[in-house]
Amino acid sequence: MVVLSRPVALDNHISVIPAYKPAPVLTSHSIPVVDLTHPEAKTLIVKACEEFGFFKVVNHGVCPDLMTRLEQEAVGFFALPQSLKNQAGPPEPYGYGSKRIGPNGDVGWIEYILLNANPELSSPKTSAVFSQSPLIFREAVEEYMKEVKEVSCKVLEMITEGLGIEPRDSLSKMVRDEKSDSCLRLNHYPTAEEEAEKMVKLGFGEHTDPQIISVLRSNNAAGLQICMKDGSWVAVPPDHSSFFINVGDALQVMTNGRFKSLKHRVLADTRKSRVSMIYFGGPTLSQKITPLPSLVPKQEDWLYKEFTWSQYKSSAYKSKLGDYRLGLFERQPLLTHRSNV
Ligand SMILES: C=C1C[C@]23C[C@@]1(O)CC[C@H]2[C@@]12CC[C@H](O)[C@@](C)(C(=O)O1)[C@H]2[C@@H]3C(=O)O
Ligand SMILES: O=C(O)CCC(=O)C(=O)O
Ligand SMILES: [Fe+2]
Repeated sequence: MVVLSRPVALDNHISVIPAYKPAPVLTSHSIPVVDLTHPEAKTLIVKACEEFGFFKVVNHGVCPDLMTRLEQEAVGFFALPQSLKNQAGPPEPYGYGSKRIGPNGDVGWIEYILLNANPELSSPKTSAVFSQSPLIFREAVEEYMKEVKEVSCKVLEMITEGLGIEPRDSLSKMVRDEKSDSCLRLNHYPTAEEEAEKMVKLGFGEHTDPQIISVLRSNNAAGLQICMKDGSWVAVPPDHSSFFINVGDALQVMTNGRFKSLKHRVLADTRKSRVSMIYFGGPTLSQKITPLPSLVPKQEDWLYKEFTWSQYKSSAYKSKLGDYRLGLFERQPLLTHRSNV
């Protein structure tokens, strides 16, 4: 049964956010777990990307204190009075947002901050995010992005090595580029203030991530779910010391569909607040997104038309969260000519 309710803690707008029955919980061994220091890590990552498009990473080398520091700063921001938080919004697309996700009518039981990784592309709204604790919060964001970008690049290099692609930085160089269009998202799924609101609600609707790779870290509150090939949803047990990696749409294209960007969503249990931080590693705006020529040398085998990241991004921002965005860029492989012999 779907219970309809309205959020009271997020802002003053009235909207309907559906409540859900929890999905079956996956046992932790069902999700691939990769120890980044394991000699076979690259093979395990390729297998996980082919089978799931999602895996958990341990022994990643990022200092737990840094993760906790950023989480605390984010919690501090979200605890500010609504009027102060609103000074950093609405998101266009960067800045503070509450309940509305993207520009096309998607809503969820969520408030968030979206930041561009490139300080040159920061808007005045970004400064408003940091206005209450300028040095500490900004420093935590910058240090965290630097570290997590390294994790993304390490994973991307393991992918190219595992796939036998030369050079090994074919993918990581796109994220390492100083003009790379990467971003960091800090999400807060608050607790409900009223007893009647204490239920499971849609926090972040189903979607795939558009970029190359996403690196997600959350506190120990559950909520993230992934969609299996048979369409069933399974809950991912939270683990505040690990990262969860998602294949993005751009990586699906660059591997010509060998890796799939995985649909995921967040069902927020409003009895415990969830805080997550996700780094989205993207290419530069002018980067051409095509299957990697060393993986798929013949253009006639390409399943996607060539497009730039900028084209993909603008088309994504015209779509709803749950839309299949790659559909516009698919191409039919040429049928081989059959002679009448
Ligand atoms: C509805 C939207 C929000 C989003 C941009 C979009 O038009 C479709 C994709 C959404 C998403 C999902 C992953 C990331 O959270 C995000 C920042 C992104 O790059 O694509 C969001 C966008 C957003 O919230 O602005
Ligand atoms: O908050 C989460 O745990 C995941 C959110 C998400 O999928 C996103 O921001 O793209
Ligand atoms: Fe996502």
